[in-house]
Amino acid sequence: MSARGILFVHAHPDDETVSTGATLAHYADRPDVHLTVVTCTLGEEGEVRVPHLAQLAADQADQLGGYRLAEYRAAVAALGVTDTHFLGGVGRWRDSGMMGLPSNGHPRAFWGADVDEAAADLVAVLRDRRPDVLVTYDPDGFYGHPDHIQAHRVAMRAADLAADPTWRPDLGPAHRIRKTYWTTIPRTVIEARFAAFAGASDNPFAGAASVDELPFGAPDDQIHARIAAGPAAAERKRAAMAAHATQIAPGDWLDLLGDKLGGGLGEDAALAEYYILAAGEQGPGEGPHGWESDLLS
Ligand SMILES: CC(=O)N[C@H]1[C@@H](O[C@@H]2[C@H](O)[C@H](O)[C@@H](O)[C@H](O)[C@H]2O)O[C@H](CO)[C@@H](O)[C@@H]1O
Ligand SMILES: [Zn+2]
Repeated sequence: MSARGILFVHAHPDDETVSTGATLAHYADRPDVHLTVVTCTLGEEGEVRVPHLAQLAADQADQLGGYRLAEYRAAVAALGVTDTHFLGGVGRWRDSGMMGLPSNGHPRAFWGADVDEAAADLVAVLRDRRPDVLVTYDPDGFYGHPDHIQAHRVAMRAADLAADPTWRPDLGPAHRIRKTYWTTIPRTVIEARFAAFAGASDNPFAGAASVDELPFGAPDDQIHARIAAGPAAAERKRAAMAAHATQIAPGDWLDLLGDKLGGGLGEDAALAEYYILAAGEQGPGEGPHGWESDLLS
């Protein structure tokens, strides 16, 4: 039987690890599963958490994108992922920066991309890799970042176009994705660690007084899958997070988001990542909420 594919569409180099690193590591060693990670920008507008690299920032040497490409290569290697693709080719779309910043208007900012133009490149990848499952963000981009919102729009548009045999047959035979998931975190998980989250460094949501004030998180009954990676996959995610050193510092919000809030390397060996089934039929579930434990079910 040929390998079944799971294709992930992420906005920046670090999202593949923070949002889905344990899931990638969980499936990486399975010979019957093919993983593809599509990343939309190089993360040029990111902050720099490593002091001696601070001058790489966009408002100085503007070399952070190239540096994060190297971090990304190390991170996906740590996760065991070998099939990666940058949307439109490496460097086509630029990190737009946080919502409302002048960088949103950069001529190559992903936020300003024509969705159908960007989706066409993704259709070519979808029709080539022919995955069973697509993973991306919800319509709010998980936490409202413009590149995450755009990644959702492009991924969902591409999924529709890839399935249409009359649309751009030059991009390959039509392919219909069986299931589409959006990343999420249960509000109950955030609530259980809210004090730690609110106190995390570099947290753009540090001012939130409660989980209700956060732009992300879903009620348990709106979640459809929980992938609980074992200790080996959790450790691979830890190594991948460490590879993204310019973006993730120990104890900062992304460290918690990718680690303790996700079920926690600190609290237990099983590091959980959660998904909403946006399209397709839910497979057999388990536990009190009937959550799937396999995205390919
Ligand atoms: C996980 C993610 O999407 N990170 C983005 C995000 O980074 C945040 C941003 O720099 C913000 O200003 C900080 O307060 C916050 O701590 C960062 O996580 O936005 C960056 C710019 O678009 C992007 O490069 C980074 O990958
Ligand atoms: Zn991101």
